[in-house]
Amino acid sequence: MAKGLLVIKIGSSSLTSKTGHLDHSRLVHFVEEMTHLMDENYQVVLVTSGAVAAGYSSMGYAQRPRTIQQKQASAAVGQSILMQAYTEAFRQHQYVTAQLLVTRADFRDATRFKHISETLTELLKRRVIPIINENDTTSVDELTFGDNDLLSALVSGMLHADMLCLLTDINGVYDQNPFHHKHAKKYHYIDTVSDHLLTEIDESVSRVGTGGMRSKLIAAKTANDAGVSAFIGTGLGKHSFSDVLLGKGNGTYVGHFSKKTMSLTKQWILYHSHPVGHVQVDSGAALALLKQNKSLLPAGVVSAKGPFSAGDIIDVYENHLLIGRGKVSCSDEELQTLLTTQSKEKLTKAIINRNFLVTI
Ligand SMILES: Nc1ncnc2c1ncn2[C@@H]1O[C@H](COP(=O)(O)OP(=O)(O)O)[C@@H](O)[C@H]1O
Ligand SMILES: N[C@@H](CCC(=O)OP(=O)(O)O)C(=O)O
Repeated sequence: MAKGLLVIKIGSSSLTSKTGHLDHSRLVHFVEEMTHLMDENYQVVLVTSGAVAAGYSSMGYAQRPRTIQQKQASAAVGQSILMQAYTEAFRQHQYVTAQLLVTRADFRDATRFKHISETLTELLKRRVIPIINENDTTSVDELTFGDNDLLSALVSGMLHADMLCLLTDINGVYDQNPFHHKHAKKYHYIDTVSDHLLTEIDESVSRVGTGGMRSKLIAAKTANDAGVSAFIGTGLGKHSFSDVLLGKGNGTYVGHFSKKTMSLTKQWILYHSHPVGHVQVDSGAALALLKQNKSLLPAGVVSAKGPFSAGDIIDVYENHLLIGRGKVSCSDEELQTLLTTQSKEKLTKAIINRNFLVTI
């Protein structure tokens, strides 16, 4: 039985040298740290950026490209360089690797989402190290993760991981960007990622990164919401990964591990589905959903906005405030009929069953 499952995300800034090339010694360090954990019977999933960073100089660009086409072409060159380097480094420790290139669209499709989860589970069972990156060449601007912070958080939730480690070029979260403000103060532990904290952290990024610290905090919050604790730091130094697990990591811990995990179905509904309509509910129904974990009955519905069909995902509002999202069991027309009659079904038929309802 494995001791625990860690999802480790390594950002471009951790893998590139000052000249913009892939820094092999860094990559080998991270691989060694991961193999220590594997030797100690932990399971590891790696989410790694670095394809664009590893590819752009081979394409002849003087600096990290800016247009989508240039980035996609650089990623196509860099991804194989990156993967080859990881595969070789892990092979030195007798570990086998697997490459998964995914897009946001893969997560939006419930069947593909399930296949990703099942593939990862099988790889972990065989002690293969899954190495995940966004499939940059097929991702489109409106439907992209952009950086891998959120992708790694969603993977950590999907696998009910024990911890998400977001590795970057800075040893934690500061109240201001420490590269621009020398008196910036570090947070060693953040219990909850509040909206206030998110507005405090600016969106500045490293030379090669994309999301900056704000995107890492949003990712940490997403992991926390799914019951996974998070750590943000550099992961540099011998035994740094073991130190992170011992609570001695040089970085910022965010949230704590919770045994209360969210089912895969609910994660898909909350993070990836595309709601097509909504219902407004009264305060009694809102209370039943939010506090008593009940299913939604027609009796609590004030109005419905379609069109939607049975099996679609819809949002639930109380007083115009979003309180939930779920899979509806009837069409908007059927619901309208239920609302205008006094049938028994009005009090008994769950229009969103609680197993397919996520409250927000
Ligand atoms: N409050 C902050 N604390 C720490 N780093 C910050 C903060 N605000 C912005 N940053 C920036 O976040 C960068 C790391 O994010 P990013 O560039 O996306 O790296 P990665 O490629 O590792 O994902 C740091 O280099 C730093 O410039
Ligand atoms: N998928 C891209 C990630 C882009 C990126 O910069 O991400 P990150 O370093 O996580 O901010 C790549 O491999 O280059």
